[in-house]
Amino acid sequence: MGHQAAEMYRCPVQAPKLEQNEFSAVESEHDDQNETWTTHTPPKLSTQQFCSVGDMSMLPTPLVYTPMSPHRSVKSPVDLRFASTTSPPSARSKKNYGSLNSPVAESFNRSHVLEDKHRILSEYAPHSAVAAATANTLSQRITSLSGVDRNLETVEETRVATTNLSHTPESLSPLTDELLTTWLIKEPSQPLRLQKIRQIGVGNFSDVYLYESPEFDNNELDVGAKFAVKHVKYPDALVLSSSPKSPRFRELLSRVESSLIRELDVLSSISHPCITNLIAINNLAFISSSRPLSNANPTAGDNLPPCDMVLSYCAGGDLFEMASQNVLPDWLLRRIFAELTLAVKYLHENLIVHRDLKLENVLIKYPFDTLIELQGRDDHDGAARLERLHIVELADFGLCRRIASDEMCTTRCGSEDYVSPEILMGVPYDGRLSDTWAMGVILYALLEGRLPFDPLPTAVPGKRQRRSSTAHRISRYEWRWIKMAESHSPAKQIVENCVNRKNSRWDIQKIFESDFVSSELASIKQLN
Ligand SMILES: Nc1ncnc2c1ncn2[C@@H]1O[C@H](COP(=O)(O)OP(=O)(O)OP(=O)(O)O)[C@@H](O)[C@H]1O
Repeated sequence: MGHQAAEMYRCPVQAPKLEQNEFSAVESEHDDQNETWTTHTPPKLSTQQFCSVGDMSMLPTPLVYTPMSPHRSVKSPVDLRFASTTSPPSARSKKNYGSLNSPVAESFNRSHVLEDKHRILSEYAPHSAVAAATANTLSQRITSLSGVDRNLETVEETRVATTNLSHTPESLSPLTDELLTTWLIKEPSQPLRLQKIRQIGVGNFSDVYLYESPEFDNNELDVGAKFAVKHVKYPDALVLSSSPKSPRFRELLSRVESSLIRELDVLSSISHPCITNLIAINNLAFISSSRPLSNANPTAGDNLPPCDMVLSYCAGGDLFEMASQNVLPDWLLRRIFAELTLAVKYLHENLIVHRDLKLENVLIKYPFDTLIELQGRDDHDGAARLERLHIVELADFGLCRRIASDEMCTTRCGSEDYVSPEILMGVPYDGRLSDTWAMGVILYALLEGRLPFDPLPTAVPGKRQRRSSTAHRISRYEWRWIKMAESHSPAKQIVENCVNRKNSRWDIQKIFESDFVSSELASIKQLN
């Protein structure tokens, strides 16, 4: 069902519509059912036009990032984010890429993130527009241009109280909120009972917790002892709605449903050591039914069945955290990128596009210190063990999509800093090439310690480079080497061939064959 479903709900915000005259050259027809798109005249956006398109108020781009280190206990940024719906946040509570992989990594903390002066929304749009936009735009992800999907609803997301949604198979209700009964994907009759340990992550669409299995002496399960449980947060408009029969409610419900089903459909059908493993789920209807939410026949939003996905646990957190807090040695950087390449290659070979590749979605199986310790051992054992391990797991398939081999996507989705120019432009795009663009952005970020389309460190506040939006810079391919300017690293070749025009952009096979990746993969053959 996955790829035919209407585009997903990860557009909980109605994309601020572009003025039609901005796209007056575009005469396009969109078949929402099949996500096909006919563009009669390709849009010709001059820089100036794109400038206005590129305002943050106009782009349905990530405005909020809500990281939570597994190793820290901090107030949930979601709480901060939704502290007041009447006074929208003035800053993008987003990870501060400025400190990525830098000597000032210790400055990476929540307050720093929230006070990121370089990324305040008001830089991108006039205050009134900011207020209007942010009031309804509390999503990290995105949605569409007018014309791509005209029927998106405006939704404010709010943290969903887990307790309101506790719902498990009746036969095996948990004893307390801290216990969860789930069912193995590969052996659906087999329960996996889990105990909550602590929260390890917050996304815009989920809260992620560490659980462990008290019954882990059952080796037959062969699923490990610790798990990450991704608890889906339904949009507020579904949870709190008093009119669940309204077309608006139904449409949003259907979009949420397709998104969830698509993620689960893909996760349960793929298997790769470098991709997060969906081990179990709290309610098998999410796997077996194409309408697990609609069939629950919600008479009020809070009757929606909760969705808890049990995933393989990555103790090293996400790549953003690792790269922010540590200077990645070359060997580790190369290894991580090579494994990421394997993951994306596997997806593309199976005609799946991820569409949300970013540092935060690359999870690391082992803590940084463990990896360094293994690598640094004098004996051969450490190095041999390192070769046998896989280090990376690609996560978050909420925007993924199955495609036909020649199919173009039309939904504008992704995360702002990683999104390709063709997605920004709203023209049909090859999801595989947008994925390799994002891989180039990731590699650049790891090499340079900053994102390619952030204002240059030397940019003066108030001056053009600082003022222009990320989208604007992306549309102009406006990036350059700074730290690596004099370097001859073969990694640069990948970035230069991925963060470029789509007609000459490398596909995943080219990345795989590049010197940087292929030489690394030769040493970890068993992961190929
Ligand atoms: N398997 C895992 N092991 C360890 N941490 C995890 C795992 N899965 C997710 N996390 C943590 O939780 C965070 C949010 O997870 P994820 O990105 O899947 O949620 P989301 O709601 O889809 O997020 P987004 O805001 O990117 O859409 C991740 O960035 C990561 O830090």
